[in-house]
Parts: sequence; C-alpha cells; structure tokens
Amino acid sequence: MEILTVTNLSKSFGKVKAVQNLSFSVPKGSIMGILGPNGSGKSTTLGILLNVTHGYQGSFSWNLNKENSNARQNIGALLETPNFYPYLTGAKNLEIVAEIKGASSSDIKTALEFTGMKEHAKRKYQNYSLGMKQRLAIASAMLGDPEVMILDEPTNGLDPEGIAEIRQMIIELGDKGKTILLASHLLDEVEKVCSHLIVLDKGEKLYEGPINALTTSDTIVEINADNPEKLKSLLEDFNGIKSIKKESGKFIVQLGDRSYLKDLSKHLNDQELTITHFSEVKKSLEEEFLNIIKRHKS
Ligand SMILES: Nc1ncnc2c1ncn2[C@@H]1O[C@H](COP(=O)(O)OP(=O)(O)OP(=O)(O)O)[C@@H](O)[C@H]1O
Repeated sequence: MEILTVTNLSKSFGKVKAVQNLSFSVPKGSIMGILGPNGSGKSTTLGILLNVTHGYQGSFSWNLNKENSNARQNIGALLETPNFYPYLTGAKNLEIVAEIKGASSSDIKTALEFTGMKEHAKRKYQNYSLGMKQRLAIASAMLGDPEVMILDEPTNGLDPEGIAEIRQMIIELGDKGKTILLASHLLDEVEKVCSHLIVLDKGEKLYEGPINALTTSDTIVEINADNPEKLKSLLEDFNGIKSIKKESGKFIVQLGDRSYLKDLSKHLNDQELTITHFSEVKKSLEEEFLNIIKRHKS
C-alpha cells in the first residue's frame, strides 16, 4: 500500500526549474531514499510535501492511518536548518515542539532515550556538538510518534562515528514500522539505509524503484581461458548472453537471467579450452547509478 502519491509536481524559482513534472509513490513502511546531487530539487520536494513550500503545480496525497491527523502531527521532519532556541536546553526545546505537536512528556522521554540524548538533555542547545544537534533534531521529529519521518541530509557535516550513529537510528526507526523519506546526495548512505529510492537530477526523476531491483537485475560473470579466441566464439554462440566485453584481459559477460549460469558453464566445457577464471561479479549500486545518469545524458 502507498502512503504517499506524488503526481506531476513542478516548482520553479524564477527561471530555475527546481522540480520538473515529478511523480513517484512511497510504499508504506519503506525507507525511501531521494538521491541526487546538490541543487537537484530534494529539499524543494520535501518542502512541498510538508506544506512549507508553496506555489507549485501538480499534486500529492498522503494516505495516513491516524484519523483526523494533520500532517504536522503525523509527519515528523528534520530539515536542513533546525529551528531550536540556542539558549534553551535540549529538553526545553523538545517541550516546546511537543506543545506544538500535542505530544506527551512520555514521548519526550522515549525520544531522548532512543537518540541517546537523555544524558545531554539539561545542557543548552548552543553547547551541543553537531552530532548532538542532529540527534536532538531526530528526537524532535519523533515526537508524537508520527507514521512518517522526513529527513533532509541528516548526516551532513558529521564525523564518521556520528554518521554511523544516525544511520543506525534511521534503520531502527524503519524497523519500528515508520515510513521514512531520506534525502541524501550520498549513494553510499542510500544504499546502506534505504529499501527504495528515487534518483533526481535537475529536478527530474531518473529512476524509481526498490534498491535491490537496481543491483540484481542482471547477472555479470567474469570469464577467462587459456584460449581467449575459442572462448570468445563459444560465448558468442551461447543464447542468453546480453553483452560481452573485454576488460583487463577478461571477458565480462552479462546474462539476462541468473539461471543461465549453469548452462553457460556446461557450454564452455570444451576440449580445446581450459577455463582459468569464472566468477560472478556483484554489481555495485554505484555502477548502476552511473549508468542511469549516463542514459539520461545520452
Ligand atoms: N528559495 C529559493 N529561491 C531561489 N532558488 C531556490 C530556492 N530554493 C531552491 N532554489 C533552487 O532550486 C534548485 C533546487 O534546490 P534544492 O534545495 O531543492 O535542491 P537539493 O537537491 O535539496 O540541494 P541541496 O542538498 O543543495 O539543498 C536549486 O537550483 C536551488 O538553487
């Protein structure tokens, strides 16, 4: 079931087309990565979905469970510039947000514990490290136990340990059943955390789907033999090969289906040939991502 459906969304700032005819849907319970370089329209899209950016074309609809819920209560957000009072403590800042969202003090306690901010709750926000500020922002987004959380570049500027902590928290929030929209310019982040992704470039959608559909669509095998010419002709004879190329002395073979692997190795069992190398290569998301961008530009 879809928790969000976005249809033909467009938004311009003067001559800049920040979002162009964007449609996508978000399955309930998924962690949806919105991946794109800086300026690709991620924040603008999230701003529209949160009703803070206006003057757009197209539409979107949330399919939230809680009855009579408005977006403010049922969608927790961490945006790029958090709105906390520097001279107040973390706890006090959360109390203010809880008041606005109608969240309880037990929500505050849960959020502080989950984010590891309980021990820092009595310190002033202005004295927090960047990592603590981000954790407080996640705590704030959790208040009211929303069904959906929207996180815009939540690990920006953090050190590797801080990045790992925040990513782990996002995965745990997903395990709790929350639907999460995560904007990121980091492929590695999206790969580690998300179940689904859309790829944006210059406000346009280049890809939408589950992460694993990107990485497991075709099977790639590296093959070498003592008689490369013979190997080449045998490969060319085999039905089910989508493409053959030679890279660093090895043949890289793309199979339409993984079930062809067995037949291929039988087919290569030839008296004139000794196979010296035969291994399946796991395609990285990065490679697929680059292919998507390349296809878009050509
Ligand atoms: N308030 C604004 N006024 C004018 N231009 C804007 C405004 N907000 C965004 N833009 C422009 O719209 C385009 C998309 O920006 P957006 O912030 O949505 O991208 P992004 O993918 O979130 O990038 P970043 O990670 O850098 O925020 C950019 O060219 C940006 O300069």
